[in-house]
Amino acid sequence: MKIIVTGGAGFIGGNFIHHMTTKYPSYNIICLDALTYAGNIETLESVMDHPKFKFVKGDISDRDFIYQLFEEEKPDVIVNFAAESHVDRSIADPGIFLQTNILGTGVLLDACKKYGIKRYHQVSTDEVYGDLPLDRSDLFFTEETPIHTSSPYSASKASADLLVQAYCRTFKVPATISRCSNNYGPYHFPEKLIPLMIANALNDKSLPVYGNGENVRDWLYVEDHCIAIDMIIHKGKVGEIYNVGGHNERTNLEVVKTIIRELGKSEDLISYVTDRLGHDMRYAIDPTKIKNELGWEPTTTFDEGIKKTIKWYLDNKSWWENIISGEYQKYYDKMYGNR
Ligand SMILES: Cc1cn([C@H]2C[C@H](O)[C@@H](COP(=O)(O)OP(=O)(O)O[C@H]3O[C@H](C)C(=O)[C@H](O)[C@H]3O)O2)c(=O)[nH]c1=O
Repeated sequence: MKIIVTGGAGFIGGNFIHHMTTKYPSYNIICLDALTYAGNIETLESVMDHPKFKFVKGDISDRDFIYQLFEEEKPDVIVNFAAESHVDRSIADPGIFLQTNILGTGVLLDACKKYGIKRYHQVSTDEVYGDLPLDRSDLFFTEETPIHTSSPYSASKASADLLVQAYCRTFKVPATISRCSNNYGPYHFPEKLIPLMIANALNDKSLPVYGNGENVRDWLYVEDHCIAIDMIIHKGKVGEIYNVGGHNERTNLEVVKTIIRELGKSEDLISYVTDRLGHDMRYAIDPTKIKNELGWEPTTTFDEGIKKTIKWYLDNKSWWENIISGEYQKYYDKMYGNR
């Protein structure tokens, strides 16, 4: 089995590579990553010497490069994690989101069509469904919920999903799609809520909460997500979409206060800042399909997961301090000033 994992130097892709190289030491795993600002080769340090692992630097939207890679490697499976993923960045500058998330997915699908593949898996997001109202805790996203996007990011991911479905039906590319809720855990880039709050709190910097902090996200521990994708590529049915949720709904304010408490810091660090444009209120996933069809359920509660995550950030300070001191800091200052 030879698997190309695109975006493997990013957060979820990197965790997936750790999971797969440990669980299936005989599989050939190729990480393809463009090493943009959010990709970090240090995330893969412990697998670089693995005899069945290979790292290739490249961009999924570079057609010649992707065709050459398929010709040389003849992969059995593609798992596409490569994406621009930060909603705020998509609001500030949508272009690269269209380029990587839509055109890049299109190039990968063309390569699958041209060279043949056993399975193409698209890692997508529950943001394609839009949001749910706060006063309807009885409502959840199912795989039948219509697409209804809010941000350029979610629109780009939804477009990619539609392309995957079109190639699956029209060209018989054997594809599956998973739509996950908010992931958290080790190697999470410190622009996203949880790692940003941990890093800022440890540096006694203010914690910028958008709006009133009442928006709800469903938190999925990244290892649980990796197990779900592992199951889908091995046992999932071609043409199907699987929602992957953590069943851990929390308001943003609850998350921030938990981090403050765990780190022994003061709630005075919280600073309420201008709300995100078009800010989605609540994400929540109905996990019935993946549970019934593949037997997958999340195993990590938020209380366990957040403790493990905080410990990881304490034990791996150099990983995120390097990021914060470099490129990311320039972006952070531009977006948030000196908050
Ligand atoms: C960075 C930041 C965020 N927030 C709020 C905004 C959201 O309501 C929540 C989480 O924000 P974050 O940007 O971490 O994640 P989402 O916008 O929910 O999107 C994430 O989860 C989905 C599934 C993906 O598909 C995205 O790729 C992933 O980035 O905290 C703040 O209040 N302050 C901050 O400084």
